[in-house]
Amino acid sequence: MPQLNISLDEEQAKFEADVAAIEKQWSSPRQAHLKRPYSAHTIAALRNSIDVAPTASSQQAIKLWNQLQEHNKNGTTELTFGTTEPTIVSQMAKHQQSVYVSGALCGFSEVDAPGMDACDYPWDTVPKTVAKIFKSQLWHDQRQRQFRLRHTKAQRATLENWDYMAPLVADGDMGFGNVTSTMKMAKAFVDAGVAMIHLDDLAIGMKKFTVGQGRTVVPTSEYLDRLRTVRMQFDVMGAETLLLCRCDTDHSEFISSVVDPRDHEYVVGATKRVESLQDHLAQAQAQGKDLKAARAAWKANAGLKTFDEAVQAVASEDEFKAYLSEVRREAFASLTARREIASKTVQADVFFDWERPRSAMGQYMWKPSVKTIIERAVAAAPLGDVTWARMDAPVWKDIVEFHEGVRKVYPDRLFAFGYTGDYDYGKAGFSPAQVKTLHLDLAKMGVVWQVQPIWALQGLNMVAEDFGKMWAEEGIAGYVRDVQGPALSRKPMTDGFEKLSWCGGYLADAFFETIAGEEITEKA
Ligand SMILES: C[C@](O)(C(=O)O)[C@H](CC(=O)O)C(=O)O
Repeated sequence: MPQLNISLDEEQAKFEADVAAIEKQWSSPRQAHLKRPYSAHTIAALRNSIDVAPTASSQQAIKLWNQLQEHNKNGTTELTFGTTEPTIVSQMAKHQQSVYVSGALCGFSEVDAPGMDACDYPWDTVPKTVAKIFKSQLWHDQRQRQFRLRHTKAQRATLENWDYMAPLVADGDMGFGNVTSTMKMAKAFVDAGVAMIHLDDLAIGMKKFTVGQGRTVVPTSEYLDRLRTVRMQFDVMGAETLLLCRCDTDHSEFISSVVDPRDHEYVVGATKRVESLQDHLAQAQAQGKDLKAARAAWKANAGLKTFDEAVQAVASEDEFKAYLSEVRREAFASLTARREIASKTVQADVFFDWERPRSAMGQYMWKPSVKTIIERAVAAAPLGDVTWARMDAPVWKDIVEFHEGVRKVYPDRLFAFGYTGDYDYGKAGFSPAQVKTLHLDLAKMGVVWQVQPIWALQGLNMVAEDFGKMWAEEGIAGYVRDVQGPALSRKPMTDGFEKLSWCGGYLADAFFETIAGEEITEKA
């Protein structure tokens, strides 16, 4: 194999030029807010010897970044929705500035074996869907441009000119594994042309909505490592791609490990000397008892509390005050430190055992609060560009507390918000008037990107069902009345089968004309 034809001096000069270029990119207005745990030298040393910068993803990311900054300045917001379908994307160009590629939707429509959003699809499912959609956007963009350039400048003033290249925001879930698999996923997204991906703090394989038990998050340290991994991959590629730090801590019921003292305040233990939950369930199973009921009974008897709650339960008011003021001297006191402080400030013994409530898979029980989400979001912020607290229910008080809490530390922080699944606004205490202005009220707090992620499951299904019924009952007469007629007569016309259509027959014609040596542009 030939040696790389480069002298030592040239190799060094190229390396130093790469370092300088990386430092310049990192200090640009787009990236200046990011803080990395590694140096430009390290990243340069991880790069290829030839330039393979991902221009498409970077261009789209900068476009999205500028859109979001503009919204933030004006107190407005982008309202987009999720899809996996290129034809729908082509119509979104008329009303949305961005497109969301939802993992949940991919899990229904882009896989061999569909299923509930348990994040159990292959790691490249969403990147591949992004690639499909991005290529469809390029094609629409190309056919429109080619069609326009068949016309004179004056004629073009009357033609449609949609921005088909709406930046794509995609679901990176929890990264699907350790550092190297998360890197591969991030790379696949960038190669596919994505503008922003979101990464969450859920434990791998533990995203679930169905079993009546809450989800499991990973320790803060593991979440930050995931975000660092994506950031490193983007940096190695020289990509401007945006990272949306999503936090699923709200109403999660378990944490996979207690390795990070930042999480200790919220871990729940037994304060009664009961047998372990696992032993209790094993016995119940051996006796053929209902396991859900056995679990509930154990929880009721175990005196489940966080350590601070356990202290409060046995301390006098003054003792507890003294305990808390000591604990708060440290930003994040570990359980060991808390025990130490309790032994000095409180007379009674504090019985607290976080091992007894552990699940069959070893998770610890925990009790998150808005404070937890704020702490995680603040710790994550310097690694990413936008923040999203994915909440199980739209509790306005919590929503305000979260966004204001993060903005106390990062006043210009940009936020995303998902109108998740079946949010019940009435039940959450929203009046119809509040629902009406919800997106605008969120925008005022910096929530510049808002998404209805799984519209297809309700909306598209409903459209398909209604059309199916009409078609079965009325045939072509109903089609002409309800679909073809309105689509063709609307101004601007909905893409259909006519000249300006998304079918783009004229683009195919242009290729034939080009190889025949014909001119396809009009002189202005
Ligand atoms: C956004 C989301 O990750 C998705 O896959 O679309 C889901 C959507 C939902 O459950 O409604 C999520 O919020 O987890």
